[in-house]
Amino acid sequence: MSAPLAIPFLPIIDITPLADPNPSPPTAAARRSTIEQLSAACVYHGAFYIKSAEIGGLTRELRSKVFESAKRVFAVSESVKKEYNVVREEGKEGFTRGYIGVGGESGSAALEVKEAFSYGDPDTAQRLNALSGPNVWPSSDDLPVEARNTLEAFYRGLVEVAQTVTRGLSLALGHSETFLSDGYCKGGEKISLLRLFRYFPASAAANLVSEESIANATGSSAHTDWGFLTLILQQDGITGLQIASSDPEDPAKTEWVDIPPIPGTLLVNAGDYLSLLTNGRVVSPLHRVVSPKQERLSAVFFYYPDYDARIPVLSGDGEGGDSGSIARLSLFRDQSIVLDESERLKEDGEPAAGQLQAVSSAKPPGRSNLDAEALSKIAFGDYISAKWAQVARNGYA
Ligand SMILES: O=C(O)CCC(=O)C(=O)O
Ligand SMILES: [Fe+2]
Repeated sequence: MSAPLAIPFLPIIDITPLADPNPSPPTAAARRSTIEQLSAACVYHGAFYIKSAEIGGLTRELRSKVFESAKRVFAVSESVKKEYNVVREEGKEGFTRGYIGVGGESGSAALEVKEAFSYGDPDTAQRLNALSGPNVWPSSDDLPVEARNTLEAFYRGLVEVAQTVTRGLSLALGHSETFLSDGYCKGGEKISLLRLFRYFPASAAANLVSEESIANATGSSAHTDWGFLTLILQQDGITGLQIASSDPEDPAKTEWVDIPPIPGTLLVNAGDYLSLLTNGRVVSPLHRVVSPKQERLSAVFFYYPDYDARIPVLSGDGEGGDSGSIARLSLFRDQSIVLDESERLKEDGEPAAGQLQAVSSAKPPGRSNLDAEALSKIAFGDYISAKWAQVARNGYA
């Protein structure tokens, strides 16, 4: 049994008053309350839990089947995982569908002791751009059709939930309900990504990776998410996810706070794109996953804006508009450079070889002099596909 829950650090927001169509039309006061809660949570934390009841058909039954299905996905043999490993074709490294083995990815020089399976829109049958295309599923001999059906239904449902939250955020930011979707997100559901993760406990790491890398092992390195919103379903009773919380009196004082699963909710994180779009008013929270005490599964839905949406540039006088906060975002960090190299980069100021091509005309990420002009011309999708290529590692699998 899990420990009794303390008062959660993040608010739990009931978004059912925003459902459309709505089986039980809410009062204006109920909608206003939801919008106010969203607004406050975005400004203070950039993260919150949502109760979404059955929006998108995410019934309790479907949710409970998600992890059963994820277990089936990870239970296939090593040879099936190799066969359906994420394809890293030259020049197409940003397209991420299929299995990623332990060590196959990291947002830092640390070894992330997790495996993953990525899939996207179930209804895309052809390659449309660098981020969208058919999924890569093991055959029905290896993965029961029912598991795949559950996971596909989960994707479709999460799109609806994300769109519902987006409507609420539009209102919370003082715009019309469709402002964010019409202007930025329409089409984003085609390039969004659902990633199933299996984090191994530190005790198991010894069997999976070399001794030298254990000291350097983690679940997921500290980062901010690059996209619009991230929706996370965590396995009941198992913690690991943490958010960095700063003391408002002394922002240099930061501590890691556990963000445990709360049954019946999803966790929502704002992403860098949304933060930039709102000139820093919406926080893109720094978070990480520490190696759990026992194996941990999570299902993480990265809801992206449209492929062609431009990367917004901070005006410089916004609430988060100083160059320090831009440098903080993982969206602008070159993660292909391992730590010692990035230290060197700081010293000699030369962009390293692995610099993101898309920003090659801009200044090195993490610097105060990011070339806003160059950035504003880059399509989100092109930029993100380059980012996915950056976090790819040779891996141990
Ligand atoms: O597994 C989780 O709970 C979160 C993972 C995460 O933050 C990410 O993959 O971006
Ligand atoms: Fe994340």
